[in-house]
Amino acid sequence: MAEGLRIDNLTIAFDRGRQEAISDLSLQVSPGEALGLVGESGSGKSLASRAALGLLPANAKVSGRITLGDRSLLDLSPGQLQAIRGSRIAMIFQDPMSSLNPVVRVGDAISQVIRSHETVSRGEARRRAIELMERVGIRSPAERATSYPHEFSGGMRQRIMIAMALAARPGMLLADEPTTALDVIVQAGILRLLDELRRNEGMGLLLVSHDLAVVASLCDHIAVMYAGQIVEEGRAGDVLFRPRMPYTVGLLASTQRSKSLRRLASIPGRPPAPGERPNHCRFADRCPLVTDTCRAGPIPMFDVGEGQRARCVRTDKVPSLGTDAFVRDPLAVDA
Ligand SMILES: Nc1ncnc2c1ncn2[C@@H]1O[C@H](COP(=O)(O)OP(=O)(O)OP(=O)(O)O)[C@@H](O)[C@H]1O
Repeated sequence: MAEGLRIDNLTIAFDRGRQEAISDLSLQVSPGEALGLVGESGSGKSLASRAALGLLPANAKVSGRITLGDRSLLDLSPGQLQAIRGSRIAMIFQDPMSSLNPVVRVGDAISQVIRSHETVSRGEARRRAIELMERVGIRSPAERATSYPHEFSGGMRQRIMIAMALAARPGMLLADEPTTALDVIVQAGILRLLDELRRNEGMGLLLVSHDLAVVASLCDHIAVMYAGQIVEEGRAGDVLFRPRMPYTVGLLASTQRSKSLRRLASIPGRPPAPGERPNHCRFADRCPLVTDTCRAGPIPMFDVGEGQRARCVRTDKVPSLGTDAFVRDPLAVDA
């Protein structure tokens, strides 16, 4: 039975609270819904999704609330968290080796996940493990099930990890760049599988990615993160085709090829690191629409209609802001 995931006012800081990596983040993923969490490297996407699994670095100072159904995840003991991981909530990590045991044959690893959550015979668990390996695109899965992780390529290991994450039929799946290491054909197969599980079995999906094309293909809602905050959210079509926060426009521009320049656009400058973030709009120094108001104090999220919200005081000016405003040669990086 799938349960919704809800994060309310999550703040995560390091260095005794001096370095705030995530500030006051709230989001929600209902059963059967796919939310894409996008943003540049370091914006806090991975940290937010790992927090939802109770996997926080020991030196992190955390406040806020994370609930799965009616359970408050930040209040669960390690044993209670372990009991819900896999079946209620599971995660596909960026680095496959981090969750594969090098001395366990991959078929056994997948079977163990199944048997730790369901009472099924060894034979039945094995049959399902092989079926899952096939579904994630591993050829001759019955033979490959007896191999060890190091006998697979990086892309194959990623697929095995995806099979493991899906083995206990999780109600909520957190996927952190799940297909980045895969070629486009395999990637398409995995994305179709995730989409099928969500539509047919009501699995909720939080997809963390910097790849807007992947997010666009799978998600009905998108939240854009910048420097530890959500800066825009709404239905995927609205955020992608009618962005109302200049940063989202820049992010979209950076994924398009400029025909005349034949190179990628990039947003000039760098996002401020934790500990260097201003008390006003965090995008102000890179924004083509910046005014004094943007630097006057913290900027809240503004409703811009139809459930779309943007952390910007100039949302009315954004529609006139073409993606050309951000077209730059990435090799001529601004200091
Ligand atoms: N254990 C830690 N100690 C100190 N800072 C940390 C720790 N873990 C994460 N951070 C900081 O938290 C911020 C967010 O990191 P996070 O990995 O969530 O970013 P991200 O958006 O997922 O980036 P990427 O796409 O590269 O994974 C970074 O600035 C990082 O330096």
